[in-house]
Amino acid sequence: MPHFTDQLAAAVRRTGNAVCVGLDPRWEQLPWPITTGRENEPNGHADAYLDFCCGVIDVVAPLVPVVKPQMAFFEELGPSGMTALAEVIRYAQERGLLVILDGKRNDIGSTAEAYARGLLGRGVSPWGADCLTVSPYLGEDSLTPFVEVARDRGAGLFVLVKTSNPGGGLLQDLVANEQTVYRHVASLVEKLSAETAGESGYGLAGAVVGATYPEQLAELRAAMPHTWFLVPGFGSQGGAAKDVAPAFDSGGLGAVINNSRGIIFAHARKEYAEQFGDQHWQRAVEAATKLMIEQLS
Ligand SMILES: O=C(O)c1cc(=O)[nH]c(=O)n1[C@@H]1O[C@H](COP(=O)(O)O)[C@@H](O)[C@H]1O
Repeated sequence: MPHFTDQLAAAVRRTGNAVCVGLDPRWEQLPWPITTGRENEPNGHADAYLDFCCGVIDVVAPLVPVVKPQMAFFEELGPSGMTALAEVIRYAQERGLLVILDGKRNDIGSTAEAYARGLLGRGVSPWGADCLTVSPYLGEDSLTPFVEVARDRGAGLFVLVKTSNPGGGLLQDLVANEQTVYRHVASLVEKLSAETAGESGYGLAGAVVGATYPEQLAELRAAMPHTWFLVPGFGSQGGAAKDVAPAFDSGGLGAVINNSRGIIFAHARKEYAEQFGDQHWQRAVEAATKLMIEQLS
């Protein structure tokens, strides 16, 4: 099985950038060409999410290495949303993109294994994701099933280490045994990654570290040499290119930077609203993606 992080490194080299486009559809923010006529249809919202996400994928597939569908928005719709999500994952992969499924799962080990088997592995699991976001707070025995399934199936995971939200520090910044909780989590994730490092030097247990905490990003980059970072919080949450620079290694690898609303709803941003608007929303997605690529380069 190909090593997931080696695939991710190859995709970043091929596209020449580390942009991850987040697929977080929200009904109220979709452009009217997607929603019109679907408001009261039985599966209208799910159909709209599917069309919209596939429309975003059509634009970004030639430009970026990876997309991250956010499960919450599809789960919110019930079974029709889940069917749409499965199709979005497949569509993205068919167009050459890697898919990080943002599900933030975990449980006791035996249950974690069921999550891992169901969600991870292109062509071998029902959901077929290349990668999954995972919570660390049930401990090492809850993470190892994900690592093992990922290793067997050419997949990967990203573990929440230092999240981008303002309230994350309430628990993550607590000090225990002279170290912050997020540094304890970082040590665990780095150990799992060092044990599973591929040719790129990076392992299968990645870390989520928010763009909104640039100092901690630099601290964690130094402390986690085998760990690839998923960095959310760019754009709408305030993170900028200078904030995420410390996430990368000296070769420009080691991180992907997620932007969801700032790209997929670019048609409503003041920079693009007048030029493109709802009618030409895909051109706004393209312009916002290219701008982010330029900002990171
Ligand atoms: O795991 C994540 O992706 C994640 C972790 C985190 O600490 N902060 C964070 O914003 N996210 C997700 O990243 C996306 C950010 O969306 P935007 O703020 O619209 O770019 C959402 O899907 C969040 O759920």
